[in-house]
Amino acid sequence: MASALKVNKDLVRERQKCTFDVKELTYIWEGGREFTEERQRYENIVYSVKELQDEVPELYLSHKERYESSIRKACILQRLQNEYGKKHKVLNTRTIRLVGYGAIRDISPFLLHNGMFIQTIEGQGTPEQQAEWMPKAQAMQIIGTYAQTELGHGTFLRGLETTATYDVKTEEFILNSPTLTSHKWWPGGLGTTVNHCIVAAQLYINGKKHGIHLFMVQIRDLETHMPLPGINVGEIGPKLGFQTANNGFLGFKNVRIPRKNMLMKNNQVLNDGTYVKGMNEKLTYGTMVLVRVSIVSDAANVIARAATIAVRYAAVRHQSQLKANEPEVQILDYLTQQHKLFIAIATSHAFSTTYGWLYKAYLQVVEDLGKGKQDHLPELHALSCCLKATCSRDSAAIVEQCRLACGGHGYMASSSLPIVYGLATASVTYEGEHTVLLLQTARYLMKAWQMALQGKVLAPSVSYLVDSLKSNKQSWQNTPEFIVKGFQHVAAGKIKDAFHAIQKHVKAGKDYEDAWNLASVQLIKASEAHSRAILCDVFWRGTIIKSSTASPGVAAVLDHLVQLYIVYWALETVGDLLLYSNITKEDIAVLKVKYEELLALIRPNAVGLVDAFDIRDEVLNSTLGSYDGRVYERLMEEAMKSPLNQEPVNQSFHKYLKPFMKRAKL
Ligand SMILES: CCCCCCCCCCCCCCCC(=O)SCCNC(=O)CCNC(=O)[C@H](O)C(C)(C)COP(=O)(O)OP(=O)(O)OC[C@H]1O[C@@H](n2cnc3c(N)ncnc32)[C@H](O)[C@@H]1OP(=O)(O)O
Ligand SMILES: Cc1cc2nc3c(=O)[nH]c(=O)nc-3n(C[C@H](O)[C@H](O)[C@H](O)COP(=O)(O)OP(=O)(O)OC[C@H]3O[C@@H](n4cnc5c(N)ncnc54)[C@H](O)[C@@H]3O)c2cc1C
Repeated sequence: MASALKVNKDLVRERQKCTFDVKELTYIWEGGREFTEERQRYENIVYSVKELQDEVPELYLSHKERYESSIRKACILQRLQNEYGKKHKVLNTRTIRLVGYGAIRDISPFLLHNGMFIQTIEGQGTPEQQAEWMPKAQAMQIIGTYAQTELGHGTFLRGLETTATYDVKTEEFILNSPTLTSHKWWPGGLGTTVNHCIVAAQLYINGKKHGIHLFMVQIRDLETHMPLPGINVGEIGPKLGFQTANNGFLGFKNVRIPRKNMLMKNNQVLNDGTYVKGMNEKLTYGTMVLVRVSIVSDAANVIARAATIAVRYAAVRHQSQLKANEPEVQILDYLTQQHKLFIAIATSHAFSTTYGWLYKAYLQVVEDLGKGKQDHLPELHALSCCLKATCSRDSAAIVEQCRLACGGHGYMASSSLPIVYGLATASVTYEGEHTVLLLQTARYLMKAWQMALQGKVLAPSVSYLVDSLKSNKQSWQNTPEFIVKGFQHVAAGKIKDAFHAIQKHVKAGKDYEDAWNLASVQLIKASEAHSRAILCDVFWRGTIIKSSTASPGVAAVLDHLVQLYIVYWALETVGDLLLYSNITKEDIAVLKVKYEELLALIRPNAVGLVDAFDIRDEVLNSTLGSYDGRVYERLMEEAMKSPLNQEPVNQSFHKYLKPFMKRAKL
């Protein structure tokens, strides 16, 4: 962090106004002091490495140079990470990703190796397979990715066309890409980085199709890095963001792999071609569940980055007068600006708290599965789908809101907001497209509603449906607990409506699947309302627990944030509350005042709250958001790095402009 002397005076004043212990909140936000200290220790190592510092901003490099630079840095990072791991305890993946952003500025070409390849070996491999591949993967003697999506199919996994045909004679699988659309398309690192892939393919034994299974396939020679025979591999080209992720395509022509390369923790193929079905075929999708859970945490982090940039900028930026003859005000003093930004801070805390809760549920399910119990798997799948969908979508919307809150300068690449938006919006699509995942949860909700009608016991996350069937609803109260109940009434009401819509179409003679499609707009709305009820409930309950051991100052700001989140969403969905709960016009008027009061309470702590995210300048990499607030100086300094500013006259003047102007004169 910059020395106090150089810090912008508005930021100094803002920090003096802060009423709570910033460090204490950082520890809470990060899940404990030990995590913060570990991250800071690792950051100090990484950001002192000169080779990781850019001479030329990445954005001025060509596509190829950017990739080469990202690989160079990713190798340095991986080395540092391994060295660190030997001396201290192993770093958590959140820390690795956060610190990595600061060095690579975009996505590491090793993201899928560290985020899905290793996890799939761990989660889907037998102990023997783990023993063979895990040490090599962890030491990066082999580098891999998760190759599932194809040109023709990403969502509908049963429609994947890559085939793995078992040859009993040689005890091998033969991999083929029978069509153009069967080519793998998208996997990160696949383009020119990895030498191994976990490949999702349709398993065929003696002409019988057994569905999607996962296979470990080597695609490049470990010495020469040349593609192996039968492998057609390459990079898919520039995208909206993710420029350094090195996403690739892959085709197979009669590529043979040994039988032991099918990941067999769940389903197995024996030497003689006997197929042994595992406990649940959907366990093959296990890595996706873990990553969907992790995306809730990623969403919290990405919002924290955007909020830090936009709030600090709003404290430094002065524009317009509130009253004539008075100085121009900090834009942070406009209530509309607070309305745009404080919800970002609160949402980041809401998602971080929800992630902690969801990850715990994930670990419990993994433990249960180890004991052969799968009762809570459907609930976890339903929760991870709708929360991934809602949190990623909210994160993209909030990052964009933060960008807009920075006016024109938010459009500068040097603000980092465009790149952060690229990251956020990608997560709406990858690891399960937004609508598709909401519909997965809706499937679960329809079953839960049916069970509630039958008086059956429901899983905890949907048990509110039982309450909603009781007719005498209490009169409305404007307390957080009661508003959360209100969200549950909204969710229950929408679930019920969607259920009836399906029934109505079925009664009118439609097939269930057609009825489902006809009701699907209502279904996704039900799923969204369920997500919001969960988010508000978990955030509220989680905050009470956190506050119970916090200092009064920190407990107060946590309370302001959770209340703001709940009241914000009550006002955003006021029409739904009027339809499905007992809220009255008078209650809404009180909530509007409450919301304005909360904005006022948060205002003096706004900069302290984003400081508590403790995101280093290297990670922010933003002219607008750095700790010292030297916004205008940095904007100019960064502009001066443009290659176009390295010479007084660009050659295009002589080549094109001058001749053009001459001709124009005639
Ligand atoms: C701490 C360390 C972390 C590190 C972490 C780092 C993060 C680092 C970031 C990485 C960055 C990533 C970069 C992008 C990587 C990609 O994008 S990888 C590709 C991801 N692809 C997808 O997500 C595909 C989306 N599609 C699907 O998941 C499935 O096809 C669908 C949509 C769920 C439907 O599947 P289906 O096989 O057609 O299923 P279907 O026959 O319809 O049956 C559905 C039944 O299965 C159940 N089911 C479906 N899926 C599941 C499941 N997963 N589990 C349980 N049950 C399931 C349903 O609930 C349903 O049950 P019932 O209602 O019948 O009882
Ligand atoms: C940045 C990025 C990185 C990625 N990395 C990887 C990777 O490493 N490995 C990998 O295997 N994949 C990866 N993917 C692929 C990603 O997982 C898929 O793109 C994603 O799952 C969506 O599938 P799709 O592209 O087939 O979309 P589609 O399913 O074709 O979606 C198109 C539209 O159709 C709608 N739609 C589709 N099906 C339904 C339905 N049943 N009901 C209602 N609407 C429907 C969707 O809502 C959407 O609006 C990546 C993608 C991106 C963008």
